[in-house]
Amino acid sequence: MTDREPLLTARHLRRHFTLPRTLGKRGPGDRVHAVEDVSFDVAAGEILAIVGESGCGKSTVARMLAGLSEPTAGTVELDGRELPAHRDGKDQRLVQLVTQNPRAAFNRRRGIRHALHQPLRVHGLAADKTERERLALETVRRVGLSDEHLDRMPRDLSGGELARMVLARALLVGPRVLVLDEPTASLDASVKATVVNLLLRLRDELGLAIVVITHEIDIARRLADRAAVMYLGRIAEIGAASHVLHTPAHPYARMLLASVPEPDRGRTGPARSDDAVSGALGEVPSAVAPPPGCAYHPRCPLATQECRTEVPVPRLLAGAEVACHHAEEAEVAR
Ligand SMILES: Nc1ncnc2c1ncn2[C@@H]1O[C@H](COP(=O)(O)OP(=O)(O)OP(=O)(O)O)[C@@H](O)[C@H]1O
Repeated sequence: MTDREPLLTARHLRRHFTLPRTLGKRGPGDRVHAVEDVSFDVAAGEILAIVGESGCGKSTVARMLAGLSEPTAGTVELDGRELPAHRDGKDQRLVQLVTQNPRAAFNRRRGIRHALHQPLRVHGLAADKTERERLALETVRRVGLSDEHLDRMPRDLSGGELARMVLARALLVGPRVLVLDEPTASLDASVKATVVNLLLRLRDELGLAIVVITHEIDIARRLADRAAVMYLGRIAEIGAASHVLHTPAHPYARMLLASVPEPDRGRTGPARSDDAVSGALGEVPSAVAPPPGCAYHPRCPLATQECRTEVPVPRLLAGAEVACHHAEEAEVAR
C-alpha cells in the first residue's frame, strides 16, 4: 500500500449548517456541526467505505466531494488540483454522486433512453444522436443490462435494474471518482450481491476511485479496500478495511462493529436498519452542541479527563489512523 497515489483528497473538510431563526432569537446552539475537520484520500482503483450511525455526517461529506454542498472550510482535490466548490463543465463530471433512491433519480414521465442521452447532450459529449445512442448502449452493457432496457420507462425496471441504470448514467459522463450514498440500502440480499460484484468490476475495469457511504457494515466489508468510521462529524478511525472493519482500535468503532447482528456478519443475511444499530449503541449527542474534547467521551468506557477537554489528534497505530487518546489501551484490551 506504500505506493498508493491519492486521486481524490479531502483536506480538513468542515460543514456547519445554520439553523433558521426560531422565535426571532438565536441561541448559542444555532449551528449544526455536521462535519468537523475530515481528511482522507482515495486512490484510483480503490474503494473507500465510510460507515457510521445516522447523522454522523456521511452524506454531507459525499455532497461536498461531489461539489453539491459548499464546505464551511477545507478543500477537495483531484490529482493534486483543488476543485472549485461550485463546479461546472468538466469539473462537474469528474466526481459523480449517486444517491440512495434510484427510483427517485429518474423522471418517471421520460423513458430511460432520454435519461441516458440527456447528460451526453448537456455536457456536449457526443457529436450527434447516433453517437449518443452508441455511448448509451456501451454503458448499459457495461453495467450488465441490455439494449432493450433503453426502451423502457423507469417504472418498468426492477429495483436492481434501476440501481444499475443510475450507475450507467453516472458513468456516461466519464467520471474518475464515483461517490455512492447507500448504494444497496433499498435492495434485497441477492440484488445487493449483484451490485457489490458490479462495483468491484467497475473499480478494476475502469480504475475508478469509489467512495461508498453506507451503514451496512457487511456491504462495506465486501466492497472496501479502505474504510473510515465516522462519529459526530469526525473520523474516529481510518485505514485498511481488513483492519478497520474487523479489528478496529477506536472504542467507538469497536462498539459499532460489535452491534452488528449475527445475520449481518454472514454473507447473505439482511442488513440491519440504521435505527436498530443506533438503538443498540445508545443515544448519540446532538450535532448542534457536540461534547467538548473527544465527542465520544460521554459514551466511552475508557474516557478520562483528557478526553473531556482535548480533541484527539489521529495517530497511526497498527495499520490505521485512530483518533483516540487511549487507542493503545483499547488495543491491549482486545
Ligand atoms: N441542510 C441541513 N440543514 C441543517 N442540518 C443538516 C442539513 N443537512 C444535514 N444536517 C445535519 O447534519 C448532520 C449530519 O447529517 P448527514 O445527513 O450528513 O448524516 P448521515 O451520516 O449521512 O446520516 P443519514 O445516514 O441519516 O443520512 C445531522 O445532524 C443532520 O441533521
